[in-house]
Amino acid sequence: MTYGPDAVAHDASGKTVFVSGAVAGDVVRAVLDREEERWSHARAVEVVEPSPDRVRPACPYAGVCGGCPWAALSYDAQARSKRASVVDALARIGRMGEERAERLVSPLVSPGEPWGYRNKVELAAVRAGGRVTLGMHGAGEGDVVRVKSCMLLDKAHSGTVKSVAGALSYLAGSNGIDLERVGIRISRRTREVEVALWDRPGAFPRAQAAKVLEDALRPTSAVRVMQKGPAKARRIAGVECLSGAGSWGEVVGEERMRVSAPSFFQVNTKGAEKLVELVMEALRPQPHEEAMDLYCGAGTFTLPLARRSGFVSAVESYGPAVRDLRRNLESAGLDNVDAVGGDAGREFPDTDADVIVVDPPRAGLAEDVVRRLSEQPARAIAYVSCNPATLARDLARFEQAGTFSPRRVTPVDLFPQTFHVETVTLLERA
Ligand SMILES: C[S@@+](CC[C@H](N)C(=O)[O-])C[C@H]1O[C@@H](n2cnc3c(N)ncnc32)[C@H](O)[C@@H]1O
Repeated sequence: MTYGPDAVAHDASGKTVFVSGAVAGDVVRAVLDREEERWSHARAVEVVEPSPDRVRPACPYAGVCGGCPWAALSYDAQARSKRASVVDALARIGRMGEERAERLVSPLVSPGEPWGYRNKVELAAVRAGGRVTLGMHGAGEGDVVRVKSCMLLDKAHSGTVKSVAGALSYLAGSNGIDLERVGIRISRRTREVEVALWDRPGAFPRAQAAKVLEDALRPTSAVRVMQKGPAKARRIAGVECLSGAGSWGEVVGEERMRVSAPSFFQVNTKGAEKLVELVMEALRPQPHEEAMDLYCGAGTFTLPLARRSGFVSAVESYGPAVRDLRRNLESAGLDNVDAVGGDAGREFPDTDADVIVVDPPRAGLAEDVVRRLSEQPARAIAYVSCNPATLARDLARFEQAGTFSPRRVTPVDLFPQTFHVETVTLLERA
């Protein structure tokens, strides 16, 4: 498999062909739909001989809905392929060589069940001829698929998608609301359910929206998130509480966290707990030590670091997440954290840390952050990554600087049925 939805094949000349709708080991009939100089893309139209790793997807929408691109691949094969993608990225992009990469990368850790693990789904909205359709992002670009349930959500809530989509399609159609998407966060532990309606600033039928949602699923919180600028950038013009708490609560290990709708929070709660466990095991912060947490979000690692170490400097660029972090620290009674809002490079803490956590977005660490980290006297860094390619690039930069070197890379399966893989890397002084 590629680090993507497709399987890889080669044509008679040896050229790489990415094949959608196939899994590794299949013999398929496929139609070539794109040809580039160095690679082609094809779409499988018939499975002639199924791979021993092919399974019947547990979800009836697999293949149409874009949420589970690897649903036809057995879980064992998913685990092998994800570890292989990490090894491959370290060997090729990190220039570590196959043998060293194989030694560094542990087997994939699976924190929970391969289905029903998500605490969040996002529905896309499309308007056509006055009608609004809400559904999951389809497998094809721009497609929206109407589904009755989502098997990635906890079983008890799998029908939530249908009730929310039904209620809001009617509301948006009849009121001309320009809904862009709808986020639903659900916690099995706290029983909190939040629905977030993403649109643009302007008139909005607040009371009606709150009533429709109340009738559909009685959420503990309903909010409206107003965006500005391009949709992908997710810049926020404001958040309005329509009913209930105005934020969503979850328990991660020993911490209770509240998160507002626009803030990042891991979609797999058991997975987030496993990350915290791996990071704390790797760093073993001590009460006399200072810690740093860059890209800290609402505090998934900041709170456990603050309980174990003397002081934590935390940096996060997204305003709503910084506010969540401060509120979470206050609720937890932790006053040994300097929570700074801003870019991790520009606001790099002016302090000497003993242990450091970095958990950047997919783009990885900016070069100036690698440089500033390299100047730190820290004994260890835990690098949490959701992108093996940028992780490998950054590890190579630390090695080039001769400051920190990876000792262990642990892939963690936060996103079963997809190609995505999270990793926790322990770096120690080179
Ligand atoms: C993968 S999330 C991790 C958040 C947190 N550690 C957690 O586990 O919930 C990455 C975080 O980095 C923040 N971020 C993105 N770019 C940043 C930057 N240049 N400086 C600081 N934080 C940034 C995002 O807003 C997001 O909260």
